[in-house]
Amino acid sequence: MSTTSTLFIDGEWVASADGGTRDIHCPADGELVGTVSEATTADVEAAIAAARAAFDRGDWSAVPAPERGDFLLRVAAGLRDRKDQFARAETLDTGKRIIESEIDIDDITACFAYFGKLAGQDAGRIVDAGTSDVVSRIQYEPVGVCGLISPWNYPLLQAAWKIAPALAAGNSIILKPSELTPHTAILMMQLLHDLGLPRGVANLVLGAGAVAGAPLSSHPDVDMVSFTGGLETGKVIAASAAATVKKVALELGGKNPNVIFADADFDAAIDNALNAAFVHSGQVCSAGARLVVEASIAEKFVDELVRRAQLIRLGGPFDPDAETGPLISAAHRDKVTAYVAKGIAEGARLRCGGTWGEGDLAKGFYFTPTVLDEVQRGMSVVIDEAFGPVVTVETFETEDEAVLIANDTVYGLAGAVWTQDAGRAQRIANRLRHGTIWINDYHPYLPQAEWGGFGQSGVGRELGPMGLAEYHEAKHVYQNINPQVTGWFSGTDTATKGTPSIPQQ
Ligand SMILES: NC(=O)c1ccc[n+]([C@@H]2O[C@H](COP(=O)([O-])OP(=O)(O)OC[C@H]3O[C@@H](n4cnc5c(N)ncnc54)[C@H](O)[C@@H]3O)[C@@H](O)[C@H]2O)c1
Ligand SMILES: C[N+](C)(C)CC=O
Repeated sequence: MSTTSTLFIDGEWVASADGGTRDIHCPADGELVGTVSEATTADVEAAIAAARAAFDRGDWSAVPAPERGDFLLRVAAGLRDRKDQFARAETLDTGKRIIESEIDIDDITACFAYFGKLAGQDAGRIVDAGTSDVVSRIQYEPVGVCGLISPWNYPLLQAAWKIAPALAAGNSIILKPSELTPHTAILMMQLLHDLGLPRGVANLVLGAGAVAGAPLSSHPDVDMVSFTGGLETGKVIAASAAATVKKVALELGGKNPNVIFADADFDAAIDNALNAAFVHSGQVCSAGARLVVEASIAEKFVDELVRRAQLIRLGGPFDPDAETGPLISAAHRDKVTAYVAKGIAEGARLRCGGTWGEGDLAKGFYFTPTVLDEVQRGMSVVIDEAFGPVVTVETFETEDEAVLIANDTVYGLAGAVWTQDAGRAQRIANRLRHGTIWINDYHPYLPQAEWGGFGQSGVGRELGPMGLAEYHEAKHVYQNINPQVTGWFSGTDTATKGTPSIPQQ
């Protein structure tokens, strides 16, 4: 592959049709990471055609599911072998600390291993049709050609949550990663190719969403679009997909409450509140961006949170002392800056942060960990996703009030409750309208546990058995093994006329 032939279409590395390229810079210091091809509409159409042809040929879709599973297990092994290469590429594109990228690659490996094992386990089911004259079964089949669109914050992880189940189910795919973070997607295509995935089954297009992504939701030859990204983009994709009634899966943003009761383990709750809000500089869909704390401990809790937030060390991916890294781009930092300014203008109190990195850090897009208190429900900082290192503080007096505040969002991705009262923990978990609830923890996710959102956090689920089901069609095959004349219409032979039998419903 030459550095500017980085589209992967029909088993070949190719340059874009018009020779367009994009430079990728590390957000930590602005250094050039690489130059990649920028797909045109014609390139995306070529990728869709390749995926369609591969699917229709049955090169992968007709491979027995256990064999597809074995292939995914080999992908997991390949990821283990190439972990350092993948982690380094992820870190340079995102600016995140190398240890975080290494953890991501381990999680991606676990995802491929999980779907590799799941692939052949569920072929469908026999249905009791209520008569011995009928054999009836549900069988699972691939959806067809799937467009997979992923964001920049966990570039390969979010893509893997789509690639692994889509391939396990026998689909052909076109991956469109964020234009800001393409390098691990390139490495993934190379790995799939090296392991012998038939040509056309996995294709890669790179570039801006409006050109390289849009056809994946509008083109009639794409059967499904699976998207992870922002709410507004998700709405555009869902509307576009509606014209051809595609299957749509959406993993969108969150405005996630982290509810702390007075009886929580104080040190664990503080430590995890920092983690919830500031890991990866808050660029996490499930970030605990809304601290909802019982009024009786709010002052002590927030004072300590602020003290510790100010001690968080910012730094580049390979700085051993760094605890978190930069924002992804200058444009994103401007957005976070404006978001904090708007919150302050609306009456929030800035307790710490709200500034850019200085000195050596000025070369990157650093933003200091920010705590805003004295916020009111309805303020933009309480409603809108910051996707940066910003946490707001709200307080409550009762369980009911805690639940009301925690559910007061159009989103519904994730939330946490901290208490040592086991009954209360379960009561709150049951009442929170979010796709993941942590009790006395924050952020873990498991390949075997479904991930996704209530409300405007999305449609469908990734991971777990439902994450595979998203990429299946269910087909009902009904066989009458003792066919009879129904006598329903008048042309039926007179010998069989009489009271017509009603066709089975
Ligand atoms: N729910 C989850 O699991 C999850 C996980 C990670 C990130 N996210 C969300 O992702 C967002 C941040 O990511 P982002 O800034 O990359 O999001 P984004 O919506 O700007 O972009 C996501 C992807 O969509 C593409 N895109 C943009 N416009 C498009 C269009 N018209 N048609 C097709 N594709 C298009 C982009 O190029 C990119 O690849 C946050 O809101 C975050 O909460 C959600
Ligand atoms: C889904 N997760 C938590 C890995 C990343 C969200 O941005």
